[in-house]
Amino acid sequence: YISMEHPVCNITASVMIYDNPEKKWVHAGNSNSLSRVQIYHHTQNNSYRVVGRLKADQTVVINSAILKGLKYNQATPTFHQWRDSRQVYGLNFQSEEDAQSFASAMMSALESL
Ligand SMILES: CC[C@@H]1C=C[C@H]2CCN(C(=O)[C@@H]3CC[C@H]4C=C[C@]5(CCCN5C(=O)[C@H](Cc5ccccc5Cl)NC(C)=O)C(=O)N43)[C@@H]2C(=O)N1CC(=O)O
Repeated sequence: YISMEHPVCNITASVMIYDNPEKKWVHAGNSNSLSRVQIYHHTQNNSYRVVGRLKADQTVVINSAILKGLKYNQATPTFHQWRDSRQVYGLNFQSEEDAQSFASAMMSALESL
């Protein structure tokens, strides 16, 4: 099987979702544990998405298309966030280097859309 999607980055982070009614951040997958967060590039249709899986059990906790014009907000050196049509996502990185590495992959994905 030739997968059409290839990871363009692979970072550890805690994935958060903003609970709008409660006005607070909650851990995606209701698990305060770390995830492997990847940006996948679908080469055939030049699309990208963010996929995150809990390291503990591979549960998918984020699967969000990166659409042209997405505003990626680097709220702090280790907490970045963005919106899609349904949710607001936050990534709590373990270091500024990890955050920057993810951000540059995100920015180049956005530039190529
Ligand atoms: C994991 C805990 C977390 C860690 C870090 C800090 C960093 C700041 N921060 C926040 O939640 C900030 C404070 C104000 C609040 C108000 C609203 C929020 C929440 C929903 C989105 N949002 C926007 O401001 C969005 C951003 C955006 C701009 C541009 C493009 C996309 C987006 Cl998403 N603005 C629009 C216009 O959408 C928000 O991020 N907020 C986090 C935070 O305090 N904590 C600690 C805790 O919560 O205990």
